Amino acid sequence: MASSEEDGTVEEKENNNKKRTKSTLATAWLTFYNIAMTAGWLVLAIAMMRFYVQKGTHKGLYRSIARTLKFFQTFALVEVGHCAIGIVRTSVIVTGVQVCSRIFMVWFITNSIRQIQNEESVILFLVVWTVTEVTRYSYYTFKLLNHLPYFIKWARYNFFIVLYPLGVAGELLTIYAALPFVRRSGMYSMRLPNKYNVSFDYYYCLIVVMLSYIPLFPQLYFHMLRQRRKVLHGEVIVEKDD
Ligand SMILES: CCCCCCCCCCCCC[C@@H](O)CC(=O)SCCNC(=O)CCNC(=O)[C@H](O)C(C)(C)COP(=O)(O)OP(=O)(O)OC[C@H]1O[C@@H](n2cnc3c(N)ncnc32)[C@H](O)[C@@H]1OP(=O)(O)O
Repeated sequence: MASSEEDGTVEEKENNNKKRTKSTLATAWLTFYNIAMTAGWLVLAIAMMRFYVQKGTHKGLYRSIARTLKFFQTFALVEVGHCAIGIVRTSVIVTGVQVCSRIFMVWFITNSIRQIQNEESVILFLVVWTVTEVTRYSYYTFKLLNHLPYFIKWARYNFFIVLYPLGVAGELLTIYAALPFVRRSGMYSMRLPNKYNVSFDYYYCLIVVMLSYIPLFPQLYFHMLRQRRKVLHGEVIVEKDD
């Protein structure tokens, strides 16, 4: 009896040690990840400002930063993994929608259709994303290091009120500008007859994506408003499970 109690205590201790090692590893990884992402988005911010100051135009700006943007925005996919394995307390669905819609904008719209890369709407969403991400990743970094300046916390939970609608406007206007080129070129589309007997029209797919902002964007926006009330005003919010 005594020995089984002792076993229990040893087991508990081992479990606690394992949990502590896991959480130390997770914190170390998240700190590295957030520092790297803050640096990446800062590099993008500086590159965009330098381009504009040197050339005096936004034309060619996307091309000049495309590689860095694709790298850092695509790398954000690991955030969905963070939620899935439970090292951050965020919904997989909310994060998944946010990250996938950005990756879609980068790879399947802006990068694929050269003719729209100089649209003002592209610059709009690029500037909005950059301000958002520099703020967001520096917030997570300082928080993990237990040295969070109030200004960063305030910015993280206030900037989005204006930046989210602006970002969405930039994204929707860019997809809208892409529609004629997609229709004319028939890109990413499959017409019948073909050996798979499948038909797919990217033009209509883009219209569906645009329409899907109507139900999805308010959910992300209200999620952030709830986070804001929780973090800035200390409200206790009962979250529903995914
Ligand atoms: C395949 C085709 C798809 C097509 C879909 C089309 C539909 C698209 C509709 C969607 C429109 C999106 C448009 C969008 O792209 C436009 C913009 O982004 S504009 C820019 C403005 N945007 C924003 O400000 C929002 C940015 N995004 C986010 O903040 C997050 O992605 C979001 C998931 C929305 C919310 O974040 P979260 O729930 O994580 O909130 P918190 O930051 O408060 O974090 C909660 C807790 O988790 C901890 N955490 C999270 N991440 C980390 C991390 N990396 N490192 C450390 N800790 C982390 C955080 O500290 C919190 O912990 P605690 O509760 O202890 O405080």
